[in-house]
Amino acid sequence: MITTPPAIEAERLAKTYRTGRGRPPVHALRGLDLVVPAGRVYGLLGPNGAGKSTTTKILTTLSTPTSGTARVGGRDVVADPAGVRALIGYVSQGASCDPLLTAEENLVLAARLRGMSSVDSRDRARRLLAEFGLDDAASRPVGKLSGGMRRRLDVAAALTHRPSVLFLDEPTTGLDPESRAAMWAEIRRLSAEDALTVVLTTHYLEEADRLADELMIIDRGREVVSGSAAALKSTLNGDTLRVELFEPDADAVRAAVEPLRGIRGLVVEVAGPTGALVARVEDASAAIGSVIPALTSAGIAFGAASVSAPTLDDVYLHYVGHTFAAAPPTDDSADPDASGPETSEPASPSEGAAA
Ligand SMILES: Nc1ncnc2c1ncn2[C@@H]1O[C@H](COP(=O)(O)OP(=O)(O)OP(=O)(O)O)[C@@H](O)[C@H]1O
Repeated sequence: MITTPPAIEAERLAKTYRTGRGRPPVHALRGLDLVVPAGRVYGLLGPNGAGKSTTTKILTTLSTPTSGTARVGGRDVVADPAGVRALIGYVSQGASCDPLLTAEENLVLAARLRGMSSVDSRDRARRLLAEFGLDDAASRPVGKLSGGMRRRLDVAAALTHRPSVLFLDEPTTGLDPESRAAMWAEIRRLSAEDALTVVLTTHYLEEADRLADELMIIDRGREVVSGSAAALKSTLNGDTLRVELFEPDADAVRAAVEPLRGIRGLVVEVAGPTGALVARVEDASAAIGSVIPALTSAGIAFGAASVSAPTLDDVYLHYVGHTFAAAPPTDDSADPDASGPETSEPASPSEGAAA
């Protein structure tokens, strides 16, 4: 049986940024293992500061790891960066196209920079404009295009040399819902029709849920859990019971959830003061009949109460221990690893610049 090798493999990837004299180093990655199957959409999901962009920068050769190894298409990112760059396209968080050039000129420029002849570059640019529904934008300056069109053009520009792996760093941040849906459709098409491997970083749970064949939740530079969204949800037993609390008082809520702990199969995962009480429960309809009276008799004011199948939000809460929205900021001083070895590479402003 012939097995396709993974598009990306990384072992114990670590990155420490030095931040200047007297300031503690930032441990952005703390030993990440990663296997991305070829031809799939892989989501790196985590709150701000989790280490998603750092991972992407290492895999795209824009930054070097402090320790650990990574290969893209079998090529080592440190030993063979040129070989890796030939295989990949990268769309960074910031816009990469020149706002003064037209859409077509930008694509021709991207193709020329990849070493294509002028005739081939023009041909490739026209094909990509058609493929991405950007024909009407061909002769318009990029600065005059909508945010959604500019983002699609950024993706098209990363594909001029027909890479086999495409990195998208938060591709829909700042887009309106319609443009976001169009971008999702584009990513799905690229993965299905062109058998492209797509590595997508996002802090939108819904985006990862809808797009990623597999995903990894990262928090503070470490893997929390990985797998398909469906598999991750199935690891949570039962349904989610959620009660929205009005002006929750932490002590009162703590007192109110105490009796809930006796309800069969119910596990309280979070209880105020973030505004909600969330519990996992086997028999939701039976449990809600006990939870509501318990809260009422404890004098807890609440709004909607709902029971639903597990979502990625619930997966995140279950494994990370807090809701995605309530992710605390990275605090290296609080981490025992914070005094670990520093990288010899100083943090430089050029890190993260688009290729
Ligand atoms: N060049 C740098 N110098 C110093 N610290 C950095 C540098 N780049 C990133 N960091 C820090 O490393 C940690 C991880 O950052 P990273 O950008 O990888 O996270 P992220 O998950 O991509 O977050 P975001 O969604 O905000 O982009 C953060 O604490 C960040 O402040």
